[in-house]
Amino acid sequence: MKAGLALHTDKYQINMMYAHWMNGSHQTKAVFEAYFRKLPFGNGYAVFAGLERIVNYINDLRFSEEDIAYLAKQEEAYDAAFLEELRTFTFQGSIHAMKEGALVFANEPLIRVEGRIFETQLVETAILNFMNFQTLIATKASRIRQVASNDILLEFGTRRAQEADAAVWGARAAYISGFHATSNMLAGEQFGIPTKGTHAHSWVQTFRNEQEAFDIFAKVMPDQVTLLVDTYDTLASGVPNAIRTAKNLEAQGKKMNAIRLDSGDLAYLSIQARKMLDEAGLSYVKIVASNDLDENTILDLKAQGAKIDTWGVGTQLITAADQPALGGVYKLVERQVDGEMKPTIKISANPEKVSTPGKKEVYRIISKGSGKAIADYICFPEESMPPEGGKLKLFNPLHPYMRKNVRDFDAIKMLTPIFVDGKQVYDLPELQDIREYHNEQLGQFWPEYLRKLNPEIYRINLSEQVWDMKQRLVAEYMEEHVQEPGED
Ligand SMILES: Nc1ncnc2c1ncn2[C@@H]1O[C@H](COP(=O)(O)OP(=O)(O)OP(=O)(O)O)[C@@H](O)[C@H]1O
Ligand SMILES: O=P(O)(O)OC[C@H]1O[C@H](OP(=O)(O)OP(=O)(O)O)[C@H](O)[C@@H]1O
Ligand SMILES: O=C(O)c1cccnc1
Repeated sequence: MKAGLALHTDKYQINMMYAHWMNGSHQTKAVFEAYFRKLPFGNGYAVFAGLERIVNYINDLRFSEEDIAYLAKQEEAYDAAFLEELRTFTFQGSIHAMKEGALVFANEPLIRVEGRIFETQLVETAILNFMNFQTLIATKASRIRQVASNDILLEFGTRRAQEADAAVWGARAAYISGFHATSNMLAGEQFGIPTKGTHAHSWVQTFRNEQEAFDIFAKVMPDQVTLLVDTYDTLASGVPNAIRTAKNLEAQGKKMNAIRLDSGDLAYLSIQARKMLDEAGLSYVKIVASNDLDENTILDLKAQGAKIDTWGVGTQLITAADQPALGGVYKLVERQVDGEMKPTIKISANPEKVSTPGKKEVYRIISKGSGKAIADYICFPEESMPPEGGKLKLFNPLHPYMRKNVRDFDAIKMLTPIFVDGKQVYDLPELQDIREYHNEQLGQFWPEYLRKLNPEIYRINLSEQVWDMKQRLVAEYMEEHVQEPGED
């Protein structure tokens, strides 16, 4: 696959760029916001990820000669002068975004893109592609992290991932949310994620017997060795053979790391294996489990008293098997009319799909008393925050009885400038710092918002000005488009 991602976009973006260019409207300024409408997995929050890939993409956004030649062959017969314009194209707009690792919620802007319609339209597809996938996997990983408490989590998904990029960026997303290591060496090399590996059944099968296979492997990497004990019979041969290997290592002053269970009843087998290891004086030997695990099986195994220290999680995590897509969207919220920026709305018969007009900021409202988040507050950039008098009115227009006045709060601006007029102004943090930030974020929320089953719904409130604007634009649209009975 070629390296440049300029054509990693839907054809309709190129066609809209072309039509704008032909129409002379391509320099018109526009503001788009990316958000999702529904949290995945029934979770109470999502973990924002994808920004690093977006930053790389924007910085490298150029149409190569190959791209131009390919465009020239399209049935649309793009004008040569348009292709010439693309030849010198670079992104000159501005981007604000949540930081990776942030806890984010439905219907709040996660990324804001401002610039010429020409460029803001082009980048929609790739931005959503990166944000939707990585945020989904980081959120799934966070759910797994929640149930695994202090156990070690290994990401094993590459072989089942939807191709290479998903494996590598998925491993990174899992690491952001608290996984400890990945089996994917490229992710390790590219991002500095710790890597871990045991061995496959094939290792055991290539030797005359299991004992020989264990001893040879342990000889080569004594301190890291984790032996897979289920190739033949876990309790009758695998664990006893692993114990013999561990004892041989002890005689040489070395310590085996762990055994791995990969089939059967993981609760029963881990309890029995723990007993056998302890009775042999090998209480330091840990137990790793794998086999189609996810947050539900891990929680259930823990409830059954499974003696598992480390969980290897692949397919269910990397494919987000229970919800394989996050439905993030990218909507136009302002456009330039006669030199002035005007809010714009997308109307839908489904009220949840009516967009919220105008360029907006997101503030996280943190109680000074408890240090915990109370709500996210969405307002226009020109609205003063904190409001004059220090009192913030939180209201939910769909449920007017849900009003709340807050004082003594900190308002944290959640959208950070990433690009200003085409220049990157944000230093991408180290992955370790992103993990740390994610942990701090979790610490800012009461447990009821974080629980995996039926979490409390965290408040996302619009300012009165934003709500009034939305109402006004809906009313204007209705006035113009909805006919009264008897009207022509
Ligand atoms: N005690 C348990 N409670 C709940 N789920 C379990 C328990 N033990 C294992 N599981 C899970 O049940 C599923 C078992 O799947 P499956 O029947 O394919 O595995 P298996 O019997 O080990 O066979 P295979 O050898 O093909 O892996 C896996 O998702 C595994 O994680
Ligand atoms: O189950 P996952 O969460 O995806 O974790 C990765 C799985 O990949 C390996 O299995 P392999 O591909 O050899 O197939 P197997 O399930 O038949 O062992 C490993 O033994 C795990 O079972
Ligand atoms: O190292 C392992 O045990 C491993 C790696 C990838 C997939 N399954 C297991």
